[in-house]
Amino acid sequence: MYTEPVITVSHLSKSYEKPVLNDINFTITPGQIIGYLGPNGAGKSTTIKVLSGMITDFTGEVQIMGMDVRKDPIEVKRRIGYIPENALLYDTLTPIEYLRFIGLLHKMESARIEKKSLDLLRIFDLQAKADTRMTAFSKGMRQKVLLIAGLLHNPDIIFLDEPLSGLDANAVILVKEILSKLALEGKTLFYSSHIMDVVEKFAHRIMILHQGKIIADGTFAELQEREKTESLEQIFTELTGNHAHQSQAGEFIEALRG
Ligand SMILES: Nc1ncnc2c1ncn2[C@@H]1O[C@H](COP(=O)(O)OP(=O)(O)OP(=O)(O)O)[C@@H](O)[C@H]1O
Repeated sequence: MYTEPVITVSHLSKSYEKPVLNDINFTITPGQIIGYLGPNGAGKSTTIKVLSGMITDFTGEVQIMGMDVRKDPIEVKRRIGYIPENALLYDTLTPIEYLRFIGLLHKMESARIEKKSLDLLRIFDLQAKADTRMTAFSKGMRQKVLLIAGLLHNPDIIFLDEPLSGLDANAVILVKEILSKLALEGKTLFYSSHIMDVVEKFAHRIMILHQGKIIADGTFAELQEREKTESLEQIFTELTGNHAHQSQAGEFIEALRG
């Protein structure tokens, strides 16, 4: 099993019109589930896109399994899986056609793609829809296809951007179980989400991104101890500085009446 850090980020900065990530540094060892949190617009998706080689115009260094994401983009993409929220699915394809396409991109052998795809679709209760165009698929059905597509080539590092979005309660339990088992096998999961209670229970290490910086990094117990607070929701609110929910809700209702 790979024992060196699987992700090394040094002095990562990225700006669009304004700075989004500002001198981010961290290393991640194999088998960890990282919960990556931050307010809307904090730069979580941007971080994941940099780490997975989709954005290359950043400053600083990012290494994935010892490889520079900018110098070895193909090999990096072979070792990682990316499960986005609401990705652009090729709607006019069927799940099996889409998964064939993804498998071929990863240079997997056709018979293996076929078997694996059908097995995984069956586990997600989508076998009967394997040959149905995805145009009329629900959000949850699409999310299941995206999950399978991101995992099909059995990557070592899995980036997940709000992966439970749209899934029903049974599918959520199943996916969490699958992800925990993958981590036990030594896979690394970098998991961005707004669902605090899932991250609280699920992540080995929690990082909070705010105003371009990592402002907290530790186990849930360590963050609880540091902030003298019980729930991750409270810790998040405390650290990201929004204490005005009650008055904001009141203002919102007033504005609606207006
Ligand atoms: N392609 C782009 N061009 C210009 N600005 C962008 C682009 N992509 C993201 N941004 C800006 O960068 C900032 C970070 O966006 P990002 O999507 O990474 O945030 P996030 O933490 O994932 O947010 P959310 O929780 O809402 O999904 C935002 O201010 C966003 O408007």
